[in-house]
Amino acid sequence: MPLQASDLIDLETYPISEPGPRRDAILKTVRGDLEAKGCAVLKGFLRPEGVGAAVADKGHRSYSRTNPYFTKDDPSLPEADPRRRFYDRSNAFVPADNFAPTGALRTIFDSEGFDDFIRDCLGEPKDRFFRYADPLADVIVNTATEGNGFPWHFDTNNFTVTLALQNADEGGAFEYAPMIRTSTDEHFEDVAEVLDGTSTRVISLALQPGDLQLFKGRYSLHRVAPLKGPTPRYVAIFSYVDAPGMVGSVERTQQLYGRTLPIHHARAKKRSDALID
Ligand SMILES: O=C(O)CCC(=O)C(=O)O
Ligand SMILES: [Fe+2]
Repeated sequence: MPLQASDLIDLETYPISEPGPRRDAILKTVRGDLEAKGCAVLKGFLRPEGVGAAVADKGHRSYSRTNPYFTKDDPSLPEADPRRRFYDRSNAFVPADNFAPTGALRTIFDSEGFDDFIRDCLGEPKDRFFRYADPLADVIVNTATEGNGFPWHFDTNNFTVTLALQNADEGGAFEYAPMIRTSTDEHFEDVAEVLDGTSTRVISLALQPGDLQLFKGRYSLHRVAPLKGPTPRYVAIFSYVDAPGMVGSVERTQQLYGRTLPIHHARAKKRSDALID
């Protein structure tokens, strides 16, 4: 018997594909949270069975150093510039081509009404909301082990939806500075304050397995805080963008997944804004 979305998602609490007052009430709360904090959480979106079925298998292990933009060092800039501040990572991604169409994660992602529900939550029109077209990154699992976690960064995709699957023994909170940059202004000084640990804008969230989170990762600087203990932290990530056909840059894809595909080279620099990455 193939996996059904209803085995995995708590559709009683979250009737994502059934129009009506209950779905409307969820949308209202999520939109209010996104407006106020750039982030919203649907607690217990997955059933415990769903969490079990979705836990990760293997990843590209990369313990490397990255800056918030996944770009190379530029020695012509001052040392304090956020583009020159590199941090160690202790996370690795299970790329999208590891997940079978009949597996738990694609069953959730492809479930009836899922994309429309997310789009409605974000209040985006149909012509500005698409699945990320990156064959390595439309759905991934972030696996983080003891160490520095996933340091401060911006996402390249416009909208990020995460599903918490397993927490570390200690640490690993999701921390973010809501809407710290805009599509036309990098706000480097505010970014530097977050990196220095002196910013008052940082919000910390402790998510539980099964929680679905929506946030605007292209504009909100965020990180997975350092973590401790032998238990890895697993989070599934679904990505959406505001233009069709978008994929990751060659540099970022190589850093995060350890390889690139011809599509990454063919579609380089196809973006609707001028942000660094
Ligand atoms: O694991 C998380 O909670 C978020 C990971 C993240 O920020 C990313 O993969 O870009
Ligand atoms: Fe991110």
